Order: sequence, then C-alpha cells, then structure tokens
Amino acid sequence: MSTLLEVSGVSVTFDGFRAINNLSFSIAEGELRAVIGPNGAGKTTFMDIVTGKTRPDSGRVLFGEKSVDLLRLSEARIARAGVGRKFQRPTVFEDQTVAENLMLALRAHRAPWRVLFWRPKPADHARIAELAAEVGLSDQLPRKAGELSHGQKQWLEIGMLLAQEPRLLLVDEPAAGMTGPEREHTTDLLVSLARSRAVVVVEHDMEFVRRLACKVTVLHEGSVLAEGSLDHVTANPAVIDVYLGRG
Ligand SMILES: Nc1ncnc2c1ncn2[C@@H]1O[C@H](COP(=O)(O)OP(=O)(O)OP(=O)(O)O)[C@@H](O)[C@H]1O
Repeated sequence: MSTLLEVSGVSVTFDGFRAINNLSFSIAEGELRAVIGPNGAGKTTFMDIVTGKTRPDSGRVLFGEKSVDLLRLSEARIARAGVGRKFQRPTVFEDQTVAENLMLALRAHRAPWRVLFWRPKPADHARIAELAAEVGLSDQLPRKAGELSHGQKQWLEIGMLLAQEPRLLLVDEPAAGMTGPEREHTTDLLVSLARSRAVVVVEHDMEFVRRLACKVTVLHEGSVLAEGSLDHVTANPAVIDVYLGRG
C-alpha cells in the first residue's frame, strides 16, 4: 500500500515545553490506525498539526501521491485537500434534521463562490441517502439532530465529514460517552470507513482499540514509543511502564 500521510521529524514547543519531539510516522492509503498514549503524550497536538491548527517549529507533513506539504496550506485548504477531522464533542446543528445537516455539509464542501449559487439537485438528495446509509442513520433522516442519542449525533457528524470525501479521517476519542451497543456500531463503522479511505483513531479505551483490530501507534512525550499490533505494543515493557501500568 502506498503512503498517504508522512510525518517526519516534526517538533513543536509551547512556552519552552516540547509537546511533539521529532515525531515521525506514516499512514498508508486506506489504512485504519489507532493512536494511543498517556495524557499529554501529544495525540491532540499531532492532529492539530496535520489539520493546520498548530504550526510545528520543524519537520514535514507530506500528503498524497504528489507529497503536498500540508505545513504550507491553510486549515481550509488542508480540509479541501482531503483531510477530515472529527472532534470529541459532536457539533451538529441540533435544530436541523439529519437530512438538513447532511445537506449543509454537502453545500459547505463547495468552494466559497459556488456555495452562494448552490441549489440541491436530485444527485445531492441521493448522496444524502447514501451518506445516511453509510453511517447507519437511514431511518433517522427526518428527525431533528437534537433528538438523537449521543452516539447517533457522532455518526451524523461522521456522515457530514464524509460529504467532504476525505482521503484521511482523523477521529478523536469516538467511544467517549457512548453506550456499549453504540461503541460496537462505531467500531464497525470505522472499520468499514477504512475500506475506502485512511482512518486514524485516537482512543483511550483499550477494548475499543482491540475491536478495531488494526496497527497501533503508542505516543509518549511527543514521539513514537512503540508500534504494531495491540498485543505487540501492550507486551512492550516501556509501554506498560508509561501507560498501561498506571491504570
Ligand atoms: N496551546 C498549548 N499551549 C501550551 N501547551 C500546550 C498547548 N497544547 C498542548 N500543550 C501541551 O502539550 C502536551 C501535549 O498535549 P496534547 O493535548 O497533545 O496531549 P494528548 O496526548 O492529546 O493528551 P490527552 O490524552 O490528555 O488528550 C501537554 O503537556 C499539553 O499541556
């Protein structure tokens, strides 16, 4: 599989504190990857760098077959280049229906001058039905988003991100606040999304990570401490020492 994202030698210092320290790793096209690590390991900062919210002091972040340097692009251009990010808290429009939320996301995907003149076409309605089916909300399309369960709101937001057709989806702690069945649906959803795009999941819940059955990167003090299957990294004494042993 070819490389989609390559982070190399990235460092960020906040007020003299090195939050990301010479971080290097790569994500393949269509890969599902879990990123774990103790509080303060740099997981959020890593996502902030890839999405352009935080600018590193040094290093490179290359994306796609043309190796576009994301560090030269604005946040909006990074999103348009194919990087989507799902924050921990759902940010759907509560007073709009599920269908309207998806429609807004489709509309927002257009370049700013196009949004102004955009009117939904039959193909857009079909796309909304497709997006809803992809995240398991086909039977919820007429409902107000505010009436959905926490898990359903999260899936709706994922559906809205899919409207941008990302090639890389970054997902921050999806299992937080979900019921058992919602977690199961979310694992299945992430696994199925990764069939046609790369998905990077930051998560603390080890059972959730186990069910993803993917390669795991352990961050510690802003660098990669270990990488491999969950069984491989959780057997690593250094990982047990800094992360698992503390629980
Ligand atoms: N804007 C900032 N200014 C100062 N320090 C920051 C800033 N952002 C992050 N940090 C620090 O950088 C370190 C890495 O933080 P980060 O949020 O990336 O860790 P994390 O692995 O996501 O942790 P958690 O699991 O708790 O979310 C922390 O020590 C944090 O306090």
